[in-house]
Amino acid sequence: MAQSKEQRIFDFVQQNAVRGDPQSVIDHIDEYCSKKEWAMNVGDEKGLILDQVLKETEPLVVLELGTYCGYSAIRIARLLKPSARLLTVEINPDNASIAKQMIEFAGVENKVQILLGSTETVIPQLKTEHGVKHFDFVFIDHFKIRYVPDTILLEECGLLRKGSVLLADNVVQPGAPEFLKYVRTSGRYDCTNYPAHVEYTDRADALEKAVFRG
Ligand SMILES: O=C(NC/C=C/[C@H]1OC[C@H](O)[C@@H]1O)c1cc([N+](=O)[O-])cc(O)c1O
Ligand SMILES: [Mg+2]
Repeated sequence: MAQSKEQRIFDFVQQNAVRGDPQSVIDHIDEYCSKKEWAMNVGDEKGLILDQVLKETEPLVVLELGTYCGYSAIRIARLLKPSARLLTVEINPDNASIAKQMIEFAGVENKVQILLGSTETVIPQLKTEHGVKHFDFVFIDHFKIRYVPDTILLEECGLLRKGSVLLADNVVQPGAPEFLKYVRTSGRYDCTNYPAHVEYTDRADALEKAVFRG
């Protein structure tokens, strides 16, 4: 069975990064994906914006939509307080398996729980199955057409509270125009745009922060 790109990324990390060092894992994923094979990690430029928004928010309960190989889960987990937790949702079992190994190699597994399934299935279960009251921070980086329906689902499931921070990747490229329209015109969010570039390229992209008004 031919190796997947995601497996090749993990192999590169395993052979070159420092086990238990999240920054080393992040740096080596960025090195591989900028020099060898492009992959859809949030990357170093947008990653620094994610870091900054996390530091400002100091969240205790975090949700990520779209784990992929675990790059942003490791970026987030490395900045969380000891008692803080990240739940990350991934629909693709092969990606979830790579992400689990990547997160364990980085040594942040005790702060991260990967939930396998579609967001529309998992989000309604978060209060009952995972004891979540509210999310302080949500990183949105999954299928772009799911950004709006899943934001509305989070509202309807009572998972957001006044001040909950949503941070969405790729609002320019591949683009999430309906999401931008929704958070900027619904009257329920205070929005900030952070211009950047598509990971490992010079193509324009941006992150959008949307703070729930409650
Ligand atoms: O589709 C993107 N992300 C959503 C991926 C969603 C699903 O595919 C893989 C992942 O396991 C998930 O199941 C994407 C695409 C680009 N891109 O430049 O094409 C850049 C990005 O940062 C992206 O997040
Ligand atoms: Mg993305």
